[in-house]
Amino acid sequence: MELQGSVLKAMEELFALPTEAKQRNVCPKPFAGYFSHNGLSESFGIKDANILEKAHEFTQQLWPEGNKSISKMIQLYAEKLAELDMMVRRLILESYGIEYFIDEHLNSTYYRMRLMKYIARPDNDITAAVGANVDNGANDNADGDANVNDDGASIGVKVNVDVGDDVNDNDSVNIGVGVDINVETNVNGDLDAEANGDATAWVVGAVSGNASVGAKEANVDAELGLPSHTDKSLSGIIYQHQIDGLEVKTKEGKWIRVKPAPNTVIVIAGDALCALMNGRIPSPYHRVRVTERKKTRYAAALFSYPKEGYIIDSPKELVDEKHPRAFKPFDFVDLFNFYHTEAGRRAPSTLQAFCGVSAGK
Ligand SMILES: O=C(O)CCC(=O)C(=O)O
Ligand SMILES: [Fe+2]
Repeated sequence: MELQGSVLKAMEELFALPTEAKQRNVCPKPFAGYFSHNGLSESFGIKDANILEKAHEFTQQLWPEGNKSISKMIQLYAEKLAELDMMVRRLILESYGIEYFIDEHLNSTYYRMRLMKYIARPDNDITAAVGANVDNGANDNADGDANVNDDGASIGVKVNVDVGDDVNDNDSVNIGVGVDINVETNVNGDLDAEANGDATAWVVGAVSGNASVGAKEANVDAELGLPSHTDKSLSGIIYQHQIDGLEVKTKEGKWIRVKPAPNTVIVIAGDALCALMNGRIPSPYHRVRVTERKKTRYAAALFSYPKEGYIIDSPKELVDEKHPRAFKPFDFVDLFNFYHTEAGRRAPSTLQAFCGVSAGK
């Protein structure tokens, strides 16, 4: 807990840096470094954060000399989370009776840490009704954009903004409307946004707004800090500091809120683990909604990924008559690259579209 307190302090210092400095946290891979989402969340990415030299390379991206104490703290924290993560993955493989595979599996992975800040939403209400007419499967993703137009969704929105006294001198009001729709069955034609998805609207700036259009009232959400997505990783260990926001979708399609508790972390399975385990461990949809007003939420997560060149292929013990092979063997790099293509983004399930046996590819 003491270490978590120090990590929180470090996060406050890191996020307080000027934007130009934060943007120097780059990585050759898309969205693997610093990025911000709709002005509601921002995050840093640190590859191999559990290795001191690598953690120090991260602080050197931000300060010319780096920051030795922050590097050390990040490394220590990543190391602790990695220990826990390896224990979890070991238990999973043991519980399926594939102990022989543990060493090979653990040696085929690396870590990436993400430090996240979600800003408090404005202290004003907005009410919005949005009619969405979607003729295509829309896929949402962790990388920030619910691509309304790209997904072939058509949406019309009329926004009436009522700028109140408390706007101060912020006269530039920024309004965005997005659609976040989980299509889990094959939907052709009109999609009833109310029944099948979430339409989201966000307003940045101190305004009271009223957006309305279309016949259907949708579930409008002004607090979506991170749209619904599945992680592409094997596993993720998430620590949310005091302010809750993480929501996970159950198999029944119900969103449950995961409350933060002291000294508690959340383990979440990603697509790579789902594929490796022949679908036995599904990767759940999750999202972040910060509903507490005027609160800033900090979270830190350590994700494990398969190393480049390692072929993910379900061990034969996980394949039988009751569980036919669900995914074709693949290199994680190719899944990751596919995820960042138009087709990958549009697919209701990136994993299924990329290597699902039923995808017929
Ligand atoms: O902030 C959180 O609790 C979760 C973040 C998340 O889902 C992600 O980075 O993939
Ligand atoms: Fe996630």
